Amino acid sequence: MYVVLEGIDTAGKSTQLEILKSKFKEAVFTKEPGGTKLGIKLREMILSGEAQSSKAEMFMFLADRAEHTEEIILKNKDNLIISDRSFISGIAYALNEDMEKLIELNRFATSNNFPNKVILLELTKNELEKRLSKKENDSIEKRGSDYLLSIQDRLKQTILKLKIDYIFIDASDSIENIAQKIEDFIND
Ligand SMILES: Nc1ncnc2c1ncn2[C@@H]1O[C@H](COP(=O)(O)OP(=O)(O)OP(=O)(O)O)[C@@H](O)[C@H]1O
Ligand SMILES: Cc1cn([C@H]2C[C@H](O)[C@@H](COP(=O)(O)O)O2)c(=O)[nH]c1=O
Repeated sequence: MYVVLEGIDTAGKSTQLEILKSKFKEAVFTKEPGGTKLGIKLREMILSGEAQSSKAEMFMFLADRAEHTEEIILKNKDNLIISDRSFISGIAYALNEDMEKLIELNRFATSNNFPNKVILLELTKNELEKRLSKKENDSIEKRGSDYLLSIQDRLKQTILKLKIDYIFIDASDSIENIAQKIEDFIND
């Protein structure tokens, strides 16, 4: 089963993934971008701002996703796979591109292998701004809370449009409560 954890910057994905690693010791843990040898190189190029063109950046994320699908997802179809991000982030963060076109590009990149379950950690504006204020903000985070919340809305739109089995969890709930809700959803 292929499960993905989604959420905007500071939503609590890494915190929950560390707990999940102790609860699901047999699972394959991975991420996008950067879940393969090629993906690590692509991630470094993307996050260091190598691409001047937003389309070029998008295709770099799609290349990471194609490699991730072939090398990790399809080779572990009989295992539980838990991924930090997925094509859903790809669609949500490409705010200026048409959603239908992005869905088709991602179907092509993944050979139509979309996740079985999606967990979205959802932040309020207040909680997001509190967390952003506590850290050094990267280039995306510097675009501010309204920009990140528009991405969060598009994450939700994408999940609902594609009718993937999902749960939206209040990211400001306690770490323990969130972890229990995630475990129950995966085991359901
Ligand atoms: N449930 C929670 N309640 C309060 N604070 C939390 C909770 N979960 C995580 N945090 C804190 O929020 C911050 C961001 O958490 P984390 O790094 O896990 O988020 P993330 O989604 O992986 O972020 P990014 O995508 O930016 O790497 C950390 O300081 C973490 O300790
Ligand atoms: C998969 C994917 C990610 N992004 C963005 C989202 C984040 O800002 C970074 C990845 O950082 P993280 O530390 O791994 O969360 O990349 C994107 O724009 N498009 C995508 O397809």
